[in-house]
Amino acid sequence: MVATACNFKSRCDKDMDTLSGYAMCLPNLTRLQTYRFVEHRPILCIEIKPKCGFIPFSSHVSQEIKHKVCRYCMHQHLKVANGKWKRPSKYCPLDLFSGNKQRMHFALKSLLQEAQNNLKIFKNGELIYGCKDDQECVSDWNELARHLKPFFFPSNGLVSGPHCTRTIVKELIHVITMTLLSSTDACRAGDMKTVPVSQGRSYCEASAFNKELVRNGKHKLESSGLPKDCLLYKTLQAQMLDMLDIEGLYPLYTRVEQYLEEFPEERSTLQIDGPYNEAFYEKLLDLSTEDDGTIAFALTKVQQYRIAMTAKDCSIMISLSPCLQDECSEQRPVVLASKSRFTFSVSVLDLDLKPYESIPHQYKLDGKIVNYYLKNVQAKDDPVMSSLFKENEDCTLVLHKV
Ligand SMILES: O=P(O)(O)O[C@@H]1[C@@H](OP(=O)(O)O)[C@H](OP(=O)(O)O)[C@H](O)[C@H](OP(=O)(O)O)[C@H]1OP(=O)(O)O
Ligand SMILES: Nc1ncnc2c1ncn2[C@@H]1O[C@H](COP(=O)(O)OP(=O)(O)OP(=O)(O)O)[C@@H](O)[C@H]1O
Repeated sequence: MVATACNFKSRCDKDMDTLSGYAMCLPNLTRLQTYRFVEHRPILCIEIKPKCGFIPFSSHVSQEIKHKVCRYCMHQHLKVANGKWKRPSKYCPLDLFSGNKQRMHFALKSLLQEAQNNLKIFKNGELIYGCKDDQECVSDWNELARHLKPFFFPSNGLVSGPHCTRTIVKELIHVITMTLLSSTDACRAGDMKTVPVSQGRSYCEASAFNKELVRNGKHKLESSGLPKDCLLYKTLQAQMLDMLDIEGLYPLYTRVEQYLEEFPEERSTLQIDGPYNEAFYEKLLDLSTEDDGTIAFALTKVQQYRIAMTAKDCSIMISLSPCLQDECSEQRPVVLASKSRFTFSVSVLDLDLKPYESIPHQYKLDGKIVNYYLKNVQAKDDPVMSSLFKENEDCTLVLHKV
C-alpha cells in the first residue's frame, strides 16, 4: 500500500497489513526531482496501466475466441455490463504493444478518449486528466490542452480552437510513444530467458484499429515489433511467463493445493508466500511447458503465472520535465517534440507479487469474461464484419499458367 495513494479517495478504505513488519518507501513519481530534472521545473507525469499485451498461444485454451480477441477487449463488455464503466474503450493493449507507431498512436488516442483506470496525467503532482475514482473523471481535451500548452508550445500564444487542442494532443501522444520505445538499460530484465514474442497472433480481431483496416479492405495489420531494450518489451516478456493460460495453469494449482493438504509443513520450504529471494528467482528460469507430473513443475508454473499476473496489472509512469537545448547532456535521456524538448524517466509501479490465493478467482473470472463475450457480443456481432472476415479468409489468389 503506497503512501502517495492518497491522491485517490477510493483508496482511503484500503487495509494496510500493519503487522507485516515491512513497508515500501517510494519516491513520488508525479513530483519526482532527481538528477535528471532541474529543480523547480514543472513536471508532467503520465501513468499508463497497459494490461495484457498478447493473445494466449497455449494449447490448453478451450475457446477459439481467446485465440482471436484479447482479454482486455472481451473484459470491456463485462465491465460495462456490470456498471464499472459507462462506455467501452477503443483501447486495445495489442496495439500499444505492437511497436508500430500508427497502432500505438491509435491506442494512446483511445486511452485519452476513454481513460478508465488505464490512463492518468499529473501536472506537478496534481491529477489533471483521468479518473480520480470510479465516479469522478476529468476528461476534457480542451482543458488538458490548456495545461499542456506551456510544455509543448512554450513561446506561442494562447490555446484556442479544436485545431490547436488536437495539435497539442498529437504532440503528447508522440512524446509518450517515443518514451515508451526508448531504451531502459538501467532496468535490466536479469538473466531470464526470453519467451518468443512471435507466439500467438499479433493483433486482436476486436481492436477498433483492426476493424477499420478490414473495413478499408486492408487485412494485413503491421506489428513493427518492440525494441528489446524498451520497457514495453520487458513488461510483455514478464506477462508472457503465462505460457499455459489460466486454463492450463489451474490444474497445476490444484496439484500444488493437494500436495499442501497432505504436507502442510512444506508450505514454507516451497516458498509459496516468499521470501522472494535469489532461490525463488532461480526456480523460475525453467520455461519448459512439458509437464513431467511433478510438484516442482506445477509450482514453477504457478509462480511464473503470479509474476505474469503482476506484469499484466502494473502501471508505467512516464515523468517529463522541459529542458533547454544547452541543458541536455548525454547522461539524461531526452525526448523531442516539435517545439520543445524534455528530460524523462520511465518507471514501473505496483510490482507486489499477486497472491497465490487469487488463482481460483482468476480461473472463474476468465470463464465469466469469455462466456459473457460469446453470448452477448460475438453472437450479436455486426454481420457485415463477420462476412468481411470470412471473405478475407476465403480470398485465395490462384495463378494459372498462360
Ligand atoms: O483481473 P483484472 O484484469 O480485472 O485486474 C484487476 C484490476 O481491474 P482492471 O481490469 O484493471 O480494471 C483492478 O483494478 P481496479 O482496482 O479496479 O482499478 C485491480 O488492479 C486488481 O488487482 P488486485 O486484485 O487489487 O491486486 C486486478 O486484479 P488481478 O487480476 O490483477 O488480480
Ligand atoms: N511512487 C509513486 N509515485 C506517484 N504515484 C504513485 C506511486 N505509487 C503509486 N502511485 C499512485 O497510486 C496508485 C495506486 O498505486 P498501487 O496500485 O501501487 O497501490 P496499492 O496500495 O498497491 O494498491 P492496490 O492494493 O490496489 O494495488 C497508482 O495508480 C498511482 O496513481
